[in-house]
Amino acid sequence: MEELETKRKKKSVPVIPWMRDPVDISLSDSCPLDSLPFLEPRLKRALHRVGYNSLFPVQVAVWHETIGPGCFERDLCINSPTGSGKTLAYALPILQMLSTRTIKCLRALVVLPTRDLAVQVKEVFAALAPAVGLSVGLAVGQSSIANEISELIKKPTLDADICYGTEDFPQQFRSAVDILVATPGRLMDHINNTKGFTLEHLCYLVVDETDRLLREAYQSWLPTVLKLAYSFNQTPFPCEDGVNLSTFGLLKTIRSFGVERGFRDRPHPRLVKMVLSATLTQDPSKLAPLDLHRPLFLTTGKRRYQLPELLKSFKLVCKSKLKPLYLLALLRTLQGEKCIVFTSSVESTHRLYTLLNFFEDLQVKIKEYSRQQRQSIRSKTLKAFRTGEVQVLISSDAMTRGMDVEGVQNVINYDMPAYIKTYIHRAGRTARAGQAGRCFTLLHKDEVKRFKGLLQKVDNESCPVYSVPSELIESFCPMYTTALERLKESVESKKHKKGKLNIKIHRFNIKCPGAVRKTEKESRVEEQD
Ligand SMILES: Nc1ncnc2c1ncn2[C@@H]1O[C@H](COP(=O)(O)OP(=O)(O)OP(=O)(O)O)[C@@H](O)[C@H]1O
Repeated sequence: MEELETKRKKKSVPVIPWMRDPVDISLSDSCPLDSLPFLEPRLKRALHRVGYNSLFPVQVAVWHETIGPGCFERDLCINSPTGSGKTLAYALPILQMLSTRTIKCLRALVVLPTRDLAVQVKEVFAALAPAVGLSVGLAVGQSSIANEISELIKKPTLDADICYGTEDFPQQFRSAVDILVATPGRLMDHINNTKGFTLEHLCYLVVDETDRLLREAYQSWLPTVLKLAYSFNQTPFPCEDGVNLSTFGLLKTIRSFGVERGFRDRPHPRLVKMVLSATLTQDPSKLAPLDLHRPLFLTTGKRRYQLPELLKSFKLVCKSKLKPLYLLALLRTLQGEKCIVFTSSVESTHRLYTLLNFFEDLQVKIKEYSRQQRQSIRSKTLKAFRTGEVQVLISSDAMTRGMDVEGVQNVINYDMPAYIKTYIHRAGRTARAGQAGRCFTLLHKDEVKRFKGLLQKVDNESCPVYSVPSELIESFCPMYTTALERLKESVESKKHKKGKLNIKIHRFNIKCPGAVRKTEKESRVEEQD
């Protein structure tokens, strides 16, 4: 592992010139809505209704570069800690810009890596958009494609007395939404197959969790979207025949067209891009496919990555085979506070969840949450966790990025994350929106040094040992043997059913070498920059 780390250090990536001189978000202060310049009054009222009375620093900084003097002249690359409010940072300027539109067509596209995240972001838009007469759609494959199409596209109403030719149809299909929140796969389904779905009028493209999205091609969604949006870039504004440009209101003010001075051969594109992450990549080759226009880098402070200000990190050092007991004792000391427990894989998640359920009198309700489950089950679990009916989620990294659940006070790394990015995104499920939170990591003594090295990357030198009372750990011991036996039986019976589960239960937590290799490899692919 250490060797790998050294190799990576040697292969350091050169800093992109435009990233050398960023706008420091931490220099912006929160701003009460009443003092925010140009804010459309209907949006202000809607923001107050959902309980937002001021904007967070990242939201103020982005507002300044979009609605303020920056005036969307440059594409924005935003690197801001987890829970700092990046969603509203891009949603609000888009809603403001589109608030004066009169013709409904798809003008803003937000792409996210997972369904759950897309659903969450859609809710943020949907809470504000109706106030300014805008509609938001979702393309994630949560419902059937037919249902999704009926939500996104208005079909032509045909007059029985008129005989239509096939060429009449495309003009008559209309977008039913102004803003679309999508995952790449389902977006490509609509691009390729949905009649009337067009990116012809697209003005805003948001790539959220950019580094995650750029890691995989997802059916080449990015080049496809750019090609389609650019092919209509020749005309200054999204014109429909016979529409007076003045109806586009504020849209007229954005992006002067033509070649800008100092940017030889670079016409000013209509499509504005905003890319965001708490761990934004600085690798030029990874950012290149976004084809950013005069990108402006907004970041928080001087460090490459930052943890939320009020996050406290702790470690618990124990023998691997005692980890379940330490976890149980830790959960007991946390007395029913909302917790997310992260493991390194979907298999470990299921195994740990099954094992914990064999302990009696846990005093907390625990559920499992992983990509291996059906969407409907995951949604149900998430709902129960949000309402507090479930207090502890045992989760794979499906929950790592972006998920926003109010009141999560603690994150527990049952398995140490392999990369700092994983630590940042897992820990970032707590200490959100300026709240306090704690992140506990269970470590074997051999992992302590490497873990210290990880935290140094975010300047987090202070990670004290968290002690759980030994009597508490011992109190779970008598049940442990029985629980392991029952886990063994449960796995055996599933193995029998599926004929392929190969897990060594008698040495719980010491996985077969193949499994370890696979998990580490997946994890590397997951978060390495
Ligand atoms: N102006 C505001 N006032 C009050 N709460 C806010 C404001 N903006 C955002 N929030 C709340 O802050 C929380 C975090 O916001 P959000 O999910 O956008 O963070 P994020 O920066 O995208 O985090 P991550 O990187 O983990 O995705 C949410 O619960 C949101 O409702």
